Amino acid sequence: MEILVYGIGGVGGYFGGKLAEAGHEVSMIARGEHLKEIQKHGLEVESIKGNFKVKPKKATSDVSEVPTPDLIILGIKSWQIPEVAKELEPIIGENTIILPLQNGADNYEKLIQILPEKNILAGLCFIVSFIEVPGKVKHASYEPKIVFGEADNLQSQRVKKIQDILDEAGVENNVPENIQLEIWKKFLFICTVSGIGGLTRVPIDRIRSSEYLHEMMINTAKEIIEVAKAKNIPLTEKHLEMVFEIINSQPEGTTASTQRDIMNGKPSELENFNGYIVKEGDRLGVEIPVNRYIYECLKPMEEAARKSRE
Ligand SMILES: NC(=O)C1=CN([C@@H]2O[C@H](COP(=O)(O)OP(=O)(O)OC[C@H]3O[C@@H](n4cnc5c(N)ncnc54)[C@H](OP(=O)(O)O)[C@@H]3O)[C@@H](O)[C@H]2O)C=CC1
Ligand SMILES: CC(C)(CO)C(=O)C(=O)O
Repeated sequence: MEILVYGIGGVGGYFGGKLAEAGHEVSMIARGEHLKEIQKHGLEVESIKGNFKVKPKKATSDVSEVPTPDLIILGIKSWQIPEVAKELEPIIGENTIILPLQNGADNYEKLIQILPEKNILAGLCFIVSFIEVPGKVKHASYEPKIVFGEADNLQSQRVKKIQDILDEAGVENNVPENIQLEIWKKFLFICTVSGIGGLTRVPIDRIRSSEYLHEMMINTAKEIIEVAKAKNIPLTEKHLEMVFEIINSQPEGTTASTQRDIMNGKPSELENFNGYIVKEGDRLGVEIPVNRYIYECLKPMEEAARKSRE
């Protein structure tokens, strides 16, 4: 299968690397020193599940250099989707499948604003991974998993085909009954912990051990559930409990990827997380004071991070 992985960071590097290791024709879009290293020496993946090294079919920063893909995996950040979607437009074929793996609740919606709806699946992933040094991605913890499906949850042939490919590559995957609900369940967790994590700048175990901050997380999550309900997403109190079971079971020192970006002064997914809840809460008439507080407190830092990259 002709596969294009756009964005060879923690997520794209690990999952794209596994597909290349399994023998697929994998082209990789990267840039800067990371691209140079991949071009020279291949992509190295250090993983708790076993290290490996792959030579992509092509590593480039220019999508026009790659053949029309059967499958495109998006490994970029959620806020990069609009610019990347525009770039991908000319190379998408009639049957190209696009699989987003980003955190965030509206990645599919952002993609269909630019690219044909029929080409796009909905998805998400679980892993803790990052670029350790140029040319090398480190999978540090978490059982890697891709959850995906058709936006209307149809059990299509193409979904089955991707499942087979992932199975063969040894990538755990699941096609759920309701992909939107799975996206929102993950979003409920990640949005609850990332903003507060960015504000407090301490790992989840330190946040949950403070009565005040624990309460703040609960209120953040409750607001997200109210916004979901207003959008007819069936998130309930049961999911709140499930999320807090996950929060309470995280090992000491755990931080989420967006929290790490905020703490490191990098552009983050704030706008797509608490910012999205603020935007949708205001639009739908749902009270979201805690998410607004988190968002407004972090916004100046986010603006500074983005300015520093201009
Ligand atoms: N990492 C993790 O553990 C997890 C992350 N996620 C989610 O997955 C998504 C991806 O995260 P993650 O892998 O951490 O992100 P990374 O920042 O590690 O990777 C994104 C990569 O895409 C590259 N990129 C972006 N735009 C371009 C471009 N125009 N041309 C070439 N390269 C480009 C970036 O390069 P540059 O740095 O130069 O911008 C970067 O190397 C996010 O939505 C995140 O929330 C989900 C589960 C776990
Ligand atoms: C919580 C986790 C590690 C799960 O994959 C994640 O999605 C992230 O850090 O962005």
